[in-house]
Amino acid sequence: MIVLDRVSVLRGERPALSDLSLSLDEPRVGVIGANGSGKSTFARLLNGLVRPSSGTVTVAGLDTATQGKDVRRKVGFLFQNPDNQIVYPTVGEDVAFGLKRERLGKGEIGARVGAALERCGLRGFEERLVHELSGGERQLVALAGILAMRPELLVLDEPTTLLDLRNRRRVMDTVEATARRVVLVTHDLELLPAFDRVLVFEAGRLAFDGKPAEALAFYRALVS
Ligand SMILES: Nc1ncnc2c1ncn2[C@@H]1O[C@H](COP(=O)(O)OP(=O)(O)OP(=O)(O)O)[C@@H](O)[C@H]1O
Repeated sequence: MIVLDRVSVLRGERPALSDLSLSLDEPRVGVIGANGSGKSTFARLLNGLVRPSSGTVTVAGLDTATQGKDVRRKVGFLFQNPDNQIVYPTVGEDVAFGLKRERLGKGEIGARVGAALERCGLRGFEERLVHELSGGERQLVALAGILAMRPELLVLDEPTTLLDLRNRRRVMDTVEATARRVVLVTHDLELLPAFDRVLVFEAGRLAFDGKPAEALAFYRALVS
């Protein structure tokens, strides 16, 4: 599903990611590492938001550098900060935004928006003004907008940082319940034990790649 071939991303002179080759086909992949280790850069490579300085990234056979638009149809990306992706004043309009662009019928859009809001614990929020919501509620609105699109792959960049315990649980239930593949970047190590594979980044390199228990032990040893 995801293949990186000798990928480096330069930021000025410094690499944010160095010579990364990787093939990911597991349903649930976690990504951890210290601040600035390259996790968000890696996540953004997966939908073409960041392009490799060298090497190639393909998702479902599509090159993210040259087929970005098609890639973004398949990859739903949740930003760390929901304000980066909410564009409409009301919750309902915002969650419907991507579906309207896909020219779906009104009934289908309404049903998908309702189901996504329900899934995110936002039933009845359609007419609420986004700017009056709390940070955590806005994060859930952004997630609902992505779920409504039913992408093949969900890339979630620290989706739980703004959330209380109940909504954190809700996001993780959604991740567990979804039939979509998920790549989850997080500092919240408790989210990962049931994952299939966990990548640990360190200073722009993949320092460990394996099962959650070993990956978490490796990461804990690295920072202790
Ligand atoms: N647009 C940019 N311009 C310059 N430097 C950048 C840019 N984006 C990322 N970097 C640098 O690349 C490195 C990796 O950043 P990245 O955001 O991928 O880290 P991260 O692991 O997601 O960190 P955090 O846990 O703090 O979110 C950092 O040193 C960062 O300062």
